[in-house]
Amino acid sequence: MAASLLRSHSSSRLALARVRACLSSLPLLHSLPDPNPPILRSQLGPGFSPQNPSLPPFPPWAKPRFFCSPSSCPAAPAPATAQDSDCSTAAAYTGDKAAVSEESASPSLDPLDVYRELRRADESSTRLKRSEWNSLVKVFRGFAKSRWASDQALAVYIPASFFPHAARRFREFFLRRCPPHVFGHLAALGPSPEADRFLFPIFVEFCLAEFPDEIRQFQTLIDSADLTRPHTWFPFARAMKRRIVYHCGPTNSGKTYNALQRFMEAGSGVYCSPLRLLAMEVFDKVNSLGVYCSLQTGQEKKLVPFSNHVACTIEMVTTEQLYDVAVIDEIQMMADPTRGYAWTRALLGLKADEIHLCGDPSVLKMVKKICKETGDELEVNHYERFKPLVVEAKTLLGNFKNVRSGDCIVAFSRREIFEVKLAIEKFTKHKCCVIYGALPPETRRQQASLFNDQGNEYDVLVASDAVGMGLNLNIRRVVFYSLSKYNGDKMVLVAPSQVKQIAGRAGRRGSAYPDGLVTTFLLDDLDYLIECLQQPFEEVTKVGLFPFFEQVELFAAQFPIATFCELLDKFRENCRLDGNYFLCRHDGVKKVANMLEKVQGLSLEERFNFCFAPVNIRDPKAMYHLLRFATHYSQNRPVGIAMGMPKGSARNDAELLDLETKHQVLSMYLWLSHHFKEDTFPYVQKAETMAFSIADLLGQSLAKACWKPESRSQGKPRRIEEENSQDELKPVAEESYDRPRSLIKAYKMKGQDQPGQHHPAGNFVV
Ligand SMILES: Nc1ncnc2c1ncn2[C@@H]1O[C@H](COP(=O)(O)OP(=O)(O)OP(=O)(O)O)[C@@H](O)[C@H]1O
Ligand SMILES: [Mg+2]
Repeated sequence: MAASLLRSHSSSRLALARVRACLSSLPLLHSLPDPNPPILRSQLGPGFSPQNPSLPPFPPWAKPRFFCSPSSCPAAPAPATAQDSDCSTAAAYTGDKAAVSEESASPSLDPLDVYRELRRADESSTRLKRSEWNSLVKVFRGFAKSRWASDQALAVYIPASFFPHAARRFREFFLRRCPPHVFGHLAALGPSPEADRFLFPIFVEFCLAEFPDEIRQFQTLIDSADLTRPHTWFPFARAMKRRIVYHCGPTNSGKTYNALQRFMEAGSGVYCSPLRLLAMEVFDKVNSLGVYCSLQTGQEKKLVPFSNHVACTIEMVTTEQLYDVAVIDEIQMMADPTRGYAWTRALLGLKADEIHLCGDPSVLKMVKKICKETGDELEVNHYERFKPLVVEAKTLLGNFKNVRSGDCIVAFSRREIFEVKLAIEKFTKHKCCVIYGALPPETRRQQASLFNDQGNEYDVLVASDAVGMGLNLNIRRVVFYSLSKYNGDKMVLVAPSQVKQIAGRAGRRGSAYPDGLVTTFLLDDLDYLIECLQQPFEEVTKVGLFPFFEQVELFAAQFPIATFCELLDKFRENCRLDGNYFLCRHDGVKKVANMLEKVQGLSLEERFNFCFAPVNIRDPKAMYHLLRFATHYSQNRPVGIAMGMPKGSARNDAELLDLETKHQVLSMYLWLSHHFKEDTFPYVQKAETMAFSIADLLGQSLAKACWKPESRSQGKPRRIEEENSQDELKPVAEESYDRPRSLIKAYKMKGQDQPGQHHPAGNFVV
């Protein structure tokens, strides 16, 4: 269905005449974010009043006028006369009545007239002097180099790669036929934006006549990578009048609670979670309250008989099913560089009478914009934190002896997590639970309940940012061990929004500690913490988008011999997005695509599915297993697990890492089994049993872990930790670095004031 929809959407753009007529209403052509973005047609907007002060407005004679029918060109004003319905591009740039009436008096500078005159002229009729010729050549050189012209040319399907050639041919055509009054005008303008603007419509007429095949070819390519107007991809949802309720507020303010109340009251509902762990929590909670609810994640399907409700991970939600109520949790994730598209798709495509969005205010403006486009009704409910967070100004002063019962120490790498755990258990009487991204959700839950349970000695939690989202834990105080983390390239400060999210874990309503405290391990980090907590939520201006398989397939038809990886690159280069969206990153997908290049016999769809499998791309063992799964699949062999069960719990960090990898591989197997035909991955039950046992072994191992952390690949850069993805397999933090003991060094290097001097005394509320 989606494919046919997209095809019809694409074919509606085929008529070149319409492209010409709608010249100014074409959406912006977009590739990768550009640090110096070109001035695009969409930025110029209707009437071309340029935002860029360096560009002059169109000269009066060149003001755009539109001659297509209003229905085919909605942004254009209605035609003035019947004659105007000629869809000529150059004519579209005219329209100044005074200029028309003066036409008979003086030779016209109307672009269409100039173009016709050039066409009619005999090549030998123009004899420019050498100096005149040279001055015109300069004007045309300027035009050929004009970023503005090249960018505008894209909107009429003249690719940037083709523009220089077209501009050269245009120059040859023009110079030999240039009438004296046009020469006089151009010579007066000289190489300038004004000259570019004068030449451009004539250039377009020239190209349409000279290069129709090239233009058509590029148009087909661009249309197949058209990601503009994504709300039109979901006609069923568009046919509905949906009511969107935005539960907008900070952490621990009851957003999810209230949305879930509506979810449970409804006759049918879907809850979309950012994490498997949260989907499982909602599944358990809702069922325990007597509402039958199924579970659907990439790895598991638990179908509860008679259930009309389902808790799923956001990537797994279907836009085919009709629901009374849908809940999309952590809606601000729409702006996530990698996964944002899943939230965007859910918001645009869910077929539910009522959709509850839970999140901070950062995407409120974007949601308003989207609702305007979709025609949905939007209601915004604002929330306040149940209890304010209190910042403890004393900090832990760099001493683990200041750790207290109910503390959650937050560190941003696996290595640090184990170092902290080791130190706390060595220097204090406390015992630590740990939560980090590479642990299976089952183990994280086991560690969370061990920590939440007041009747045992495990009263301190050491965690990565994996605790940041949604989890309700009995945390009295969040202590940031550091506030910098490795971003895959270098150490960076943790973003304020993330600091807030994590700090919000302290003092949850209904927990053993309803009054939340937050502080840092080092005094020197305190100022940055306060700065983050006091910062208002940053408004998001773009949200993520990613093509469906059908769109990639359509695009692939243009490049029959390209590899999948090349295809993804070409799609990124050529795709068209409007200003509210960005194309989500797919570095991991490309890495897998590269590895799978040598596997023959996979269809494009199969390759697409394998490339999206949840795999830690930095773990060679996991990558090896994925390659093996794909190879066996491509040979029509039943895909086996080919991995032994570990003998027992881990005795050292290497064994712990091995357990983590094994669980990830099984998780990947299960994911693939749900994305391919059942008989191709026949050992699902075995994989589930093994995964369950390994999660248990991991829990046992963590309870007694008292060793120094190792790296997965000795000698090489250490393994990147995985956090917070649907499959909890996304790299975010590096271990092999010399962590600055405090941010103060970074501040000093930047020549800023030394933090830590202003708040040495009492606690205060944020
Ligand atoms: N009206 C209520 N009655 C009882 N408990 C509530 C109520 N509202 C919220 N809670 C409890 O307060 C805690 C925090 O609520 P909730 O998880 O909905 O917050 P949130 O705003 O979604 O936070 P986050 O942004 O961290 O996800 C939960 O344990 C929830 O069960
Ligand atoms: Mg919530």
